[in-house]
This record gives sequence, C-alpha cells and structure tokens, in this order.
Amino acid sequence: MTNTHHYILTWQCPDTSGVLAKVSQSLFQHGAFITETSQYSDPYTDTFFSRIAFDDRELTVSFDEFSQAIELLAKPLNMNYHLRERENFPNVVIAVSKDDHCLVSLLTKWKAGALPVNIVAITSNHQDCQALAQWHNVPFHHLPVNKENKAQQEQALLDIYQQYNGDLLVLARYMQILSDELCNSLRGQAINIHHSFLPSFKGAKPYHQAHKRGVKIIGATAHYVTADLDEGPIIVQEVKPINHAFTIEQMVHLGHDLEATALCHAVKMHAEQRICINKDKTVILN
Ligand SMILES: Nc1nc2c(c(=O)[nH]1)N[C@@H](CN(C=O)c1ccc(C(=O)N[C@@H](CCC(=O)O)C(=O)O)cc1)CN2
Repeated sequence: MTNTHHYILTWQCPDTSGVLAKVSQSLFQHGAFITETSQYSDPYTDTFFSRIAFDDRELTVSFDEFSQAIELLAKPLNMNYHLRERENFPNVVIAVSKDDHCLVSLLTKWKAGALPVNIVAITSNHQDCQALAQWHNVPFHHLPVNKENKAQQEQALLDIYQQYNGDLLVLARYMQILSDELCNSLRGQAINIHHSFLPSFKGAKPYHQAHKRGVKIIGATAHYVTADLDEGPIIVQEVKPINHAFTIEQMVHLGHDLEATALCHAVKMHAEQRICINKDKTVILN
C-alpha cells in the first residue's frame, strides 16, 4: 500500500471500565486500521495508559475530522493524548559540553535511519563538538557559560529550541544545570543521560563517587529532566559488572557505551511515543 499514512495515538486517563472500548470504538467507527496496541492499567495511580498505532487504508474521514473526534472523546474521559503522523518525526535539539560519545551515537544512528527524529541543531557551552556537527551538516551554536551569563545563555538555548520548532531537547552529557523555569517549561520534552545507575550517585562526577564506594556494577540512566537534579522520571537504564581492579578511567570508558546505548534507546522510544509520564515515573508501552 504505497500511499498509506501511519499514525500513533498515545493517551492516558483516569482508569475506569470501558475507556479502551470507547477509544477503540471511535477508531473502528472512523475506519482506523489498528496495526499495534499496548496498554497498562496502573493500580497505584488509578491511571490507564495506551498506545495505538493505526493506518488510513480504510479511514472514512479526513485526519482533521478524526482528530476532532478524538478531541471530543477526550473531554468526558479527562484524557490527555498525543496524536500525530508516524513519519512526522520530532525536531530534536541536542545540548552537549565536551564529551562527544553520546552525540556521536545519536548522529550515527540518525544518519543510518535508526532514529526516527530530525536533529535540527546542536548547542554547546564548549567548541569541542563543532567539527562533529559540521561533518553531519547540523547547525552548531556555541553558547559559552559562566557564572555571570548563565541565565542569558540559557535563554539563548531556549530561543534556539523555539527557532527550530523543537519538540525534544536532549542533554547529551551537557554539564550545566537547567533552571527550574526552563525545566518546568520543557516538562516531558527534555531527556538527560546521567552517568550512573540512579538513584545512586546523583550530581557531578558519579564515576568518582562510585569508585570511592567500591561498587560492583556501573550504570547509566536516561531520564526526563526536572528541577530536581537527576531525579526526573527514569526512562532507560543500562548496567555492566565491574570489580575492585577497575580504575576510574576504565569505569568511565566502559560507562560511555552504556550512556550512549541508554540515551539512544530513550530518544527512540520518546520519538515513537512509547513513553508516558506517570507522576514521578514512566510507563513504557512497547
Ligand atoms: N535541572 C536539571 N538540569 C540538569 C539535569 C537535571 O536532571 N536537572 N541533568 C544534568 C546532567 N548532569 C548529570 O547528569 C549534571 C550536569 C552538571 C552538573 C553540575 O554540577 N554542573 C555545574 C557546572 C559544571 C561545569 O561547569 O563543568 C553547574 O551547573 O553549576 C551536575 C549534574 C544536566 N542539567
């Protein structure tokens, strides 16, 4: 089917009997051809989560009319939802500092067609990654940060995000703490990679903290960014065993692979609308 269009509807609402039936009935009534579904009923928050992928091979109305039908359904169900065409990839702005291993993985997977996003810009408080951005023909914006200009440069970062119609900000080892205001304005739209198995070793230099503690595994955690440093809803975690003989440098290098893997996996799932924020946690709809 050459001119078939594919769509993703991800939604959540207070849990009660019949919510899935009402939504799937609406899809059926409008001829939406379901190709993938996943759902979860959370007993702790009494919230129902669902992801429905469908195509328009038998759609009996325009996509705009279908969208209006979903909007009408959402109100009585007190439903939050995100509905878009699958090939309408989210625009991603990546913020990086000096370490480029996560940026390299994101760009490589993107160029290979393995990451359903548009990387529209790269920003950095250093110039170490400028050549990499130029190699990939991605606009690079250098925003050096110091104590005096931190707020001004953060506004510049937000301006760039808005200038490129950003849908997701990815902190790929960006080593600046975002203000509460920016975190609140980008809730659910900013993903960070923290280089430890959270909640252990929050903040700066987690590998040094882990080495001092004598851990037997190291890890990486991709999470949504919130005002509470490294405490945002966890999306993906990767771990690997180590032992007493590991130096800090060996832990750092082993950790780089974990960080890149976790971050790319999190960005892919976000782009595919597989992640729902459930208070301080996430529900992943595979
Ligand atoms: N509001 C938030 N901002 C950021 C988060 C977050 O979860 N909430 N994650 C960090 C990333 N990060 C660890 O993963 C991290 C980055 C930076 C620091 C830090 O202490 N930075 C210092 C400056 C350090 C420097 O100039 O090299 C600072 O900002 O004062 C701790 C943890 C990204 N931002």
